[in-house]
Order: sequence, then structure tokens, then C-alpha cells
Amino acid sequence: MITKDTGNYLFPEGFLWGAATAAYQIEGSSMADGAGASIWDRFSHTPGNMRDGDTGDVACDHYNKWREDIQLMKRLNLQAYRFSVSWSRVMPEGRGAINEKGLAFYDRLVDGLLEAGIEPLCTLYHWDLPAALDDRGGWLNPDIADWFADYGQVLFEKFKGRVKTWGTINEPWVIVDGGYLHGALAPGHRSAFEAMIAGHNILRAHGAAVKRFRQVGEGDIGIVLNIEPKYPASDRPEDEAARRRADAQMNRWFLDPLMGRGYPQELEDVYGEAYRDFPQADFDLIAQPTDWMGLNWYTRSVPENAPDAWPVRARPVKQVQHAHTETGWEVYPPALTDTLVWLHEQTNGLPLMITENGSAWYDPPHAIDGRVHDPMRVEYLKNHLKAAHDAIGKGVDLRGYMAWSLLDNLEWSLGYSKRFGITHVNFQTQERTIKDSGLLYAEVIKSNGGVL
Ligand SMILES: N=[N+]=NCCCCNC(=O)[C@@H]1[C@H]2[C@H](O)[C@@H](O)[C@H](O)[C@@H](CO)[C@@H]12
Repeated sequence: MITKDTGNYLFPEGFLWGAATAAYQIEGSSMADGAGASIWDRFSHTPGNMRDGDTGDVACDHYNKWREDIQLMKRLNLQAYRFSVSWSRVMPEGRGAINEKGLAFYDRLVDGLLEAGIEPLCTLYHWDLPAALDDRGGWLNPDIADWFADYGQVLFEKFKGRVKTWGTINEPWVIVDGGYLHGALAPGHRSAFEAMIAGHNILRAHGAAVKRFRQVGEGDIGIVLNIEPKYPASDRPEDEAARRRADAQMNRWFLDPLMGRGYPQELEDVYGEAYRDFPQADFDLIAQPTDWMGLNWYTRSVPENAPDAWPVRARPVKQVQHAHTETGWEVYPPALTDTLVWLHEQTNGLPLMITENGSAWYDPPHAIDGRVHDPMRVEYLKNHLKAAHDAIGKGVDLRGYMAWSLLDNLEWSLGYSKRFGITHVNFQTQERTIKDSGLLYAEVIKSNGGVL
């Protein structure tokens, strides 16, 4: 592998290098030891929802292989590991009784990480809502703000002094756009009216958890947003208007209220009669000050005006001049720099962390001669780390980078067909093999970017 340090892309001292996963995507054993079902157990077992009929029943079997996976993290030189907790493993009904065996899994994981010198970054919610709460309306029920804060309190108290960096909710936009607007993700609803309500309650739940954290927790807390910058397909006014609608519906819908600005005005244009406003007290709760913000970044898009494209009336124009990943996302690293600078300004200089960045490319189902060569992922990783470094040079307070993902895993309704891991998983044998991209990443971490 690369040995020389160019020194051109050295990151600040103390920059935090890690990798990220999510409970339902890697753990398996989702109903073991008293756990309750989540909406993803239901959704993945409903015929027609999942590519190849895949489910998270086994996934990467991380529930059993977590010790081996910590050793893998050490071989990757990881300084941090971003994981999520399965709410229904800890509280089978989502509220009330605690399942001590479920909580004990995360207790062992956190202690194992600390013993390995790896900082645990915990996400409270990464899409796997307890099914029992969905039966009570889930994100459509305003009571969920208190249910979520109560769940957060269990973890804040259990891991006080051991977990210092908390994320409340992973990607409100994907939860709502996928789960309530277009139906591609659990719980599979298709309603703009529900989308507005679910999105608002997700924000309220975030605020309630932050307030509770200030009362019982210790450390830093923030939220994790996916931001996909929008560049107009032309300088025609209708394309700029489409860009604004797309930017409002995907990027500012959640960011603006979190920063105390309320919903962007374009949202009413997007959702029409489904748009609704809410009491100011809600927006005061939502805009609780946070300590950091997570950015999940994959790609940009170039929208044009498209009156038939419900509800945003904008459609991305494929940028055929650039490579596209297996998920159809354009590879365009300069847009990451743009996003980081924009987010730095939008959050008035809040500390930022890239909580996810990565790419899906075709990898074989098994390693060959103990190796998995993934040149496209190597290139994506190198060029996006350079783009992140460029943002730091422009004054962005970027604190860390978590590669998505530590392992090939369940890519939600796309099943195991899309591999994002810097470590390959043979899903027949559960054998892990660090890919070339993982070997590079280990060197990047060891040199703090020096090898880039
Ligand atoms: N249209 N479009 N453009 C791209 C929009 C990206 C939205 N998807 C994400 O950010 C998800 C995030 C999730 O946390 C993780 O659980 C997923 O495995 C990764 C990979 O999919 C990413």
C-alpha cells in the first residue's frame, strides 16, 4: 500500500477518524433476548418490499460477532465508531419496561470499544421505530416526543461518562421522504399530509431529547442530517425555482427549524394544501441549542423544472460526464466542499462532523486470495477526503469523518445488493475481509491524511 506522505492533506491535530453503521443494517438477531419488533422487522417481512426478499434477520450477525468487529476496527486504526441503538431491543414496547438483556448488548459493546481505545459515537434513532409505537401512530402521534426523550434518558444515564458524543436522529428527511411520502422505506406510507406531521414530530422529538439530555446527560449532543446540494440544470428562471423547491424540500425542511428559522417558505409551494404550520412553542422546542451537527453526504443533484414530478416539481438531470455509483449517485467531490462551507454558514459555525460518506460499487460475493480490490471506492474515498480537507482550509470547523460503512450491510429496501463497506462481508460465511479501500483508510488515519 501507499507509504509516502505527501503532506498536502494533513488534517488538524485531533481530527476524529472513524466508521459508521446502524443497528438494523448490521446486527441481525433483531428479536433475540426479549427485543421487541421494529417497523423494519415488519416492513422487511412484508412481501414485495425488499430486493430479493432480503431481511435484517441475520445481516452481518454483529449481535454475535461484535468482539470480532471491534478487532476489525483496531486493524483499521479507527479512533471512533458511530453506531445506533435499536430502540425496541432496549424498550420492547418503545416505552415503559426496559429489556435489560437488550441494554446489556450495548453496554458490552461500549465497554469493548473503550477498552480498544475507540470512541463510541451513539445515534439514538436510525430508522428502526418500535412496532408497538407505530401501532400507536408512531411519528404521526405527537406523544412520540416524550416517548423518545424517555428512551434517550435510559441511554444517557446508562452510558454517562462512557459515551460522550450523541446523535439524536439520523436523517429526518429520509425517514419522512422514504417512509411517509414515497413509501419506499418503513413504514411505507404515501401521504404528503402525513409527511408534514411526521417531519414535525421528528423535530419535536429531537428537541425533547436535547432538553432531557441537558437535565440528565453528559457530553455533546446533535442531530445528523443528509444534505444533498442542488445546482440548477440551467440559468432559466424555472430551473432556478425548481432548484429552490428541491433545496427546501430536501435540505432546508429540517435544517431551518433546527436553526430557529422555521420552515422554508418554499415548503408550502411544494406541499400545497398538505402544508401546515404549527405553534411557536413547537419551534422553540425544536431549536434547542446543540453542540454539533452531523452531515451525511453522498452526492449532489442538478434539478430541472418538472411539473409532473410530485410533489417537488423538480427532476435531477443525469450528469453523464461524471461517474455514478451502484446506487445511481453522481460522483462529484467538489460539491462536498460546497456543502460543508454552506452548512458552516447556515449553522453559524457549529462544529460539524461528516457522520457518513461512502459509495456503493460492485464487489464480488467473496474475497479472492484474501483480497477485495475496490478501486472505485478507493478513488471516491481519497477524493472526498481531499474535498473535506479543502473545506477545512476555507474555515469550516470540521471535527471528524466517519466512513460509511464499516461493513457491507443491509442497504434497507435494496437488501444486500448494494455494498458500501470498506470491509467486505461474505454473507454466506459471515467472513470479513478488509477491502483495498479499508487498507487505504487505515493508512490515512495513521498519517492523519498525510498519505493523501
Ligand atoms: N436521491 N438521492 N440522493 C441521495 C440521498 C441519500 C439518502 N440516503 C442516505 O443518506 C442514506 C444514509 C443512511 O444513514 C444509511 O443507513 C444508508 O445505508 C446510507 C446509504 O444509502 C445513506
